Amino acid sequence: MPSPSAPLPRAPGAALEVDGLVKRYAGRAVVDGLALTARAGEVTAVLGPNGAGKTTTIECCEGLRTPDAGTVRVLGRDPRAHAAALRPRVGVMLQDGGLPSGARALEVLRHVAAMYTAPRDVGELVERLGIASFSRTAVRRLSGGQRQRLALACAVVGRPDLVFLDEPSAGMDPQSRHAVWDLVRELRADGVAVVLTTHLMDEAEALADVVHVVDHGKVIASGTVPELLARDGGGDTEVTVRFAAPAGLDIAVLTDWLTGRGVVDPSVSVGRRTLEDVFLDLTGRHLR
Ligand SMILES: Nc1ncnc2c1ncn2[C@@H]1O[C@H](COP(=O)(O)OP(=O)(O)OP(=O)(O)O)[C@@H](O)[C@H]1O
Repeated sequence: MPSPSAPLPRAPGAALEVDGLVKRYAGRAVVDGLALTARAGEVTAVLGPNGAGKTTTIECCEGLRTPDAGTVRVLGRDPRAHAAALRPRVGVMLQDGGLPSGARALEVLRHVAAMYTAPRDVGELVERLGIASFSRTAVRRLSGGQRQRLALACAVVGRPDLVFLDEPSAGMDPQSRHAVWDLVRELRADGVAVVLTTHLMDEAEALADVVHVVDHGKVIASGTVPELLARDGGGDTEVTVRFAAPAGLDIAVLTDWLTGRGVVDPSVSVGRRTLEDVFLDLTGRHLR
C-alpha cells in the first residue's frame, strides 16, 4: 500500500470507486452494499429520495464517515488513510455550506484560495458566480443562493481533480443556476470528475453523463440519461405529439384514426417521458 505522503497517481480512469459500501446507524444499514464509480471528465449524478443514503455515501467518500464494510477509493486512495494527501485534490461543496458564519464572503474565498499552491483566479470566480455584489457581506447574512455560490467557489478554487457538489443549485434563481451549470460544464471539459447529488431532475438531465439512482442504500439503476429514459415504463405510455396543423385540419379524423388503432381516449395532449418519470417509477411516489 502506498504511504500517505507518496505522490498520488493521476487516476486517468475512475476518480471515485465505491464497492460494497455499508454504513449502519443503530444496527440499521442506511447504505447497504452500494457500488458506483465516477470518472474524470464526466459529471456523475447521484439521485435518490430523502433518506436514501446519498449524503452518507458521499460523506464516506469524503472521509468524513467510516464505512462498516466495503471499499471506497478516491483518486486511487482510501479517503480516511490518505486524507492529507487527497485534500488539495478533492473539492467539497456541502449542503449547509460549512462556511465560517462571521467572515465576509470574499475573505472566506481568498482564505480558501490561499491554502492551495496554484488556485484559480479569485477575481474571475467572483465575476462568473456573481459574488461581487455580496463580497463584503458576512456569511451568516447571505441568502441561501448566495451562500451556495460562495460554497461552490470555495469547492473549485483549488483546481480539484474530483469535486463533490451537494445540490449545487438548490434554491438559486435561474440566472445563478445557469452560471453554476456553465461552471460545472467547464470543470468537466477540463477533465475534472464531478459528483453531483441533486433532487433537481432538470439539473441531472442538463448536466449528467452518468446517473446512479439510489434507494434504500443501494444503486437501483445506472446509466446515461437517454438510457434511463429508454427503460420500459412498465405500462401504458402517454405520448405528446406537437405539430403545426394546416388550416382546416379536422382533428376528428386524427382521433378517429388513433381510436381505430386501439388508442384509448385520444385527447392528444401529454408530455414526453422525463427523467422525473423514470425516477418516480423506480422509487415510488410515497413520501419519505
Ligand atoms: N448520524 C446519523 N445517525 C443516525 N442516523 C443517521 C445519521 N445520518 C443519517 N442517518 C439516517 O440515514 C438515512 C440516510 O440519510 P442520508 O442523509 O444519507 O440520506 P440522503 O439520501 O442524503 O437524504 P436527503 O435527500 O434527504 O439529503 C436516513 O434515514 C437518516 O435519518
